[in-house]
Amino acid sequence: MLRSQTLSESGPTGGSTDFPLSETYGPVFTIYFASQRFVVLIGYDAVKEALVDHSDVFSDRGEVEVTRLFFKDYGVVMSNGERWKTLRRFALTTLRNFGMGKRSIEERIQEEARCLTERFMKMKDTPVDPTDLLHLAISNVICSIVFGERFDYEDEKFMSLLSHIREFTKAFTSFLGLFLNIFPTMMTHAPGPHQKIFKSFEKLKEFITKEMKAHQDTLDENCPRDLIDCFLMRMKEEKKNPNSEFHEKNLQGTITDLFIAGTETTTVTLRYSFLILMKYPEIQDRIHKEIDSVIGKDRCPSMEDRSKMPYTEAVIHEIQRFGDIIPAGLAHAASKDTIFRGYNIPKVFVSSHNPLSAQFDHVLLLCILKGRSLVDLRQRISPMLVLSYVCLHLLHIYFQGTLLLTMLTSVLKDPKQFENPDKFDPGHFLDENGAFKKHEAFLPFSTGKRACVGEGLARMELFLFLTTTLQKFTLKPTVDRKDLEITPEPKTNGSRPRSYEMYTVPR
Ligand code: HEM
Repeated sequence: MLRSQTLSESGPTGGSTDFPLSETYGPVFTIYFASQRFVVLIGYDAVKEALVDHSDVFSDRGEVEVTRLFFKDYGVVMSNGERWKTLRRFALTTLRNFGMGKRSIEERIQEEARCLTERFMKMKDTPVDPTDLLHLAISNVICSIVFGERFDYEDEKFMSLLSHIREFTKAFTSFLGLFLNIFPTMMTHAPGPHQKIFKSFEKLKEFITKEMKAHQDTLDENCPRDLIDCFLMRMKEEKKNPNSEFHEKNLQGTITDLFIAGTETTTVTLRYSFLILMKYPEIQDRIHKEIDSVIGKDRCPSMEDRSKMPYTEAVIHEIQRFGDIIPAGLAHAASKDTIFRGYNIPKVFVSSHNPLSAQFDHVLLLCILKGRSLVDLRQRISPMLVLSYVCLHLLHIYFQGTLLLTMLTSVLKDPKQFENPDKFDPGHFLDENGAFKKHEAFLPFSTGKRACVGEGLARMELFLFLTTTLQKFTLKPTVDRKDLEITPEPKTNGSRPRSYEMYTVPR
């Protein structure tokens, strides 16, 4: 049943957007993967049509098993409906520059950028892979916003928090994660190395609960220090409302979201930035000149400087376009049954405890517990068992509903939108007079009602970390720059820079 649907669905899209995938499949097509049906959107036109023109229908989040396992539907990223609206509004307000307390978010980033450059200064004669340091600095910005304090780069509490997060992030990025996604129930109970992911998630929750208790004891409502304080105040305000979304589970969910969504993304973008600036020293040189003329050598860079630095702004945009770090975006789902460009997209089957998923897992678990390897099983099990197994799998897909994949890579590299989509060219964001030029297809943060909550924060971080570093240093590669490869690391789904070392040479 589902197979014939796939075949008949390969046609109705019509036209081609010339992006490599769409030459073969058209701008909209269907795939099945990990027990899920996906409708894939290719190119700026299709993605914009779904996320902006039909934002009322396609702003729901598409869940996959692994997210359901950990987050249930708490927090911002994975929730829908009223919960999502309330928590998203809270996160957006709090992450605004003066969203909380005495210290602006800009000041918190400036402080961290200073600490990072001090560390670079200490390492000036040694080649350094900046990955870990950038990860510490960017995580510290989130710590400052959420917990009200930054940590020393060697602090044990900080290290253990980051190791829990790193371990837990594996669930989304590794092979183990893929298995968790396909066999959630079975993997939850089966022993093995993946159990570390569950332990780390529990530890992360404990860490947040402890911080929450400590904040409760010292809360001053006249001067909230951080995001936890702001959340606790809302909990107090809504104490009498039994349907309030301001409760401990949503606080845990929201904090976890901010660490997971806001750390790796910005770190990877900065890693790309350093690599690209070493590859093109003439571009680095032009940024140095702009910094010298607008900011000078002594004053700390601030957000006010950004509008006076069109070249730097264009380079940062081009780094994000070229870096293309979330190529498939995050899955969306329809909030009601819909037909989009001829495709039937039913409202997603929403249940945090899908009985079919459990049943599917249990069949497998039973087979494995009987002591037979899977290869063995294929030869021994009866055709009836195979048939019921396949039916269960198809039903499983059917009941999971359909997810929408907005391929951001096909927007950022859309040849109809960008002159040289595969080339690094800051000219994509400059007009003929050298002024900064906005581009409607610049969507690394996605678009519509579900677009990235941290866009403002991330753009502030990219500008301040880059300008503070380049104000003080010239970045030099440890190898001949001709040998620097700026295409992505092949094994990482096209979204991560290759590893490198660099010298930070004081200017
Ligand atoms: C360069 C850095 C970043 C990039 C490229 C990026 C990109 C994205 C993308 C593509 C989405 C999915 C939007 C959609 O569903 O269509 C997203 C969602 C989200 N991002 Fe970011 N992000 C970045 C940094 C951050 C930061 C710093 C934070 C916060 C600390 C953050 C928090 C979130 C949240 C909470 C969501 C979920 C929004 C929702 O479901 O309503 N992101 N981001």
